Amino acid sequence: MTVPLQRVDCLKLILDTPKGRGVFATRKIEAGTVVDTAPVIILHKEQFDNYIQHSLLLHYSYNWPIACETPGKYTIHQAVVLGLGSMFNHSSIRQNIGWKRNLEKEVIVYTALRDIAEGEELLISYGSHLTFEDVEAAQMKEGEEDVIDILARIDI
Ligand SMILES: C[S@@+](CC[C@H](N)C(=O)[O-])C[C@H]1O[C@@H](n2cnc3c(N)ncnc32)[C@H](O)[C@@H]1O
Repeated sequence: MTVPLQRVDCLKLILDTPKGRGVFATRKIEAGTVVDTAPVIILHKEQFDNYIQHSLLLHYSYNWPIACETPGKYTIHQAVVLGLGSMFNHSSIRQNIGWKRNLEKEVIVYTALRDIAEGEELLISYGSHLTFEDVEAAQMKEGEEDVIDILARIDI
């Protein structure tokens, strides 16, 4: 089995944003473009519970469903995302990148949800349970949260 590692060649990392490092476009990216394909390292639950969740890597891990013997049932593990996948910051109000797990190939594919302008930051949604204080929290208006949760669930 092979995995095409699609990634655009117009990204740069800025080190000193208010969110730490972040990924930015160096030219326009069209809606629907696959911007990156990131392999993951799936962690054993015991490793995660005993070590990883007490470390910095907690902030670089995603929920990762693993199929059980019962058809259609999954248990949730954690996976650390390699490469650029771990550099995308979160936005509840300006997300422009959707992400989808490929459970069989153990990668996450990141796709532009709309046209992204040159100089714009590439932002994903981490969902509604954040482990840090969102620097954009003050910009969120009351009542937006429901829409955000809906957006976060959209499969691309
Ligand atoms: C997956 S990392 C993203 C890359 C990170 N900025 C870095 O320099 O390694 C997740 C971390 O980025 C920061 N971060 C991401 N989105 C943020 C936001 N909206 N507000 C504040 N910090 C954010 C938090 O420190 C979070 O734990």
